[in-house]
Amino acid sequence: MQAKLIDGKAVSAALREQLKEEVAALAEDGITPGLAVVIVGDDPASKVYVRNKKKACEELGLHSEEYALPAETTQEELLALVDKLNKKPDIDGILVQLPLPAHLDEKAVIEAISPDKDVDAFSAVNVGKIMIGDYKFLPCTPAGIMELIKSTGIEVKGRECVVVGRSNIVGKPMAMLLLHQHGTVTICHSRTADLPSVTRRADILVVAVGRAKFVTADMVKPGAVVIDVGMNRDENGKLCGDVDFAEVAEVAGAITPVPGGVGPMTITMLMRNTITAAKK
Ligand SMILES: NC(=O)C1=CN([C@@H]2O[C@H](COP(=O)(O)OP(=O)(O)OC[C@H]3O[C@@H](n4cnc5c(N)ncnc54)[C@H](OP(=O)(O)O)[C@@H]3O)[C@@H](O)[C@H]2O)C=CC1
Ligand SMILES: Nc1nc(=O)c2c([nH]1)NC[C@@H]1CN(c3ccc(C(=O)N[C@@H](CCC(=O)O)C(=O)O)cc3)C=[N+]21
Ligand SMILES: [Mg+2]
Repeated sequence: MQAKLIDGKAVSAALREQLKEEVAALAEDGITPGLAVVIVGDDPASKVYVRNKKKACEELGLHSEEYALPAETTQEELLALVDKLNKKPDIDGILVQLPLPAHLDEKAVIEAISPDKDVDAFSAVNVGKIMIGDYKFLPCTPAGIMELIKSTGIEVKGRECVVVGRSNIVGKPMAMLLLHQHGTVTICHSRTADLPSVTRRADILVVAVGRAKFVTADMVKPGAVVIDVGMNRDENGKLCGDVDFAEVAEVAGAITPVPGGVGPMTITMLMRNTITAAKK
């Protein structure tokens, strides 16, 4: 392996030390930031994230509440809970775990969250603010990735950045944050013609596709920074990313592992947003 490992756990730990100081400063004013996580149904993968969020809240001294609702929950019941949390004074951040079961209207639920408590930054108002560069919260996964890129010391300015995936929660906001840092950004998706020729241009390659070992060594420019957002299970049920780590690490300049790369950063950025929300 020639690539430098980008250690999301280490970068996370350093940021969490700073966040602890912010929490301590807020405590002196009698403020404890509070996060509510709502999970509908029992998707086993979601449970891992929910557990990690709870652990991070405990580590930083944040108040956390977990609402695990049955898969049969109705739209009205879910909206009633969101409304209750919007009004709950000890809750500063609300996260509704996505995807929701198919019978629920995801967009309507996201829009029901008060923009001031929307710590995912998924609502239309917050997405719009990010687009025009006037925002309070950045979406957790792209924000965490920007911190990881920063930790490599590689400048985004002027570089070819390629994002594979155009979801509202990862690909699109990721492209926007890279653009804000003056990258030259290309977004790829399932209709992109000759994907390898596009990804091979990238100095910074971010992959958020949701397919195990989708990116192979021939798709990567030698020396590139490769960020793997994917969270998949391989044939043995082991967690793995969208990048074929073993072979891409032979060509990349720096690469994130899965686990221990983007995942811990997502959680850390969620903590940061909750603290920001508590500051009002
Ligand atoms: N570590 C973390 O903190 C997080 C990890 N994740 C993980 O990241 C991955 C992506 O998540 P998310 O963005 O929500 O996924 P989505 O399924 O919403 O989006 C996947 C994107 O990949 C594109 N795609 C699919 N197949 C191809 C292909 N053959 N060639 C090029 N592009 C393709 C799709 O294109 P099209 O739009 O054309 O369909 C789509 O834009 C998942 O594994 C998810 O679990 C997600 C959030 C946070
Ligand atoms: N409203 C909403 N907001 C989200 O931010 C959101 C969501 N819904 N739905 C699902 C995705 C996925 N996601 C992850 C968060 C942490 C890890 C994480 O902690 N990963 C660790 C460990 C994982 C493990 O041990 O299994 C790691 O990669 O090292 C992974 C994935 C947030 N998401
Ligand atoms: Mg939200």
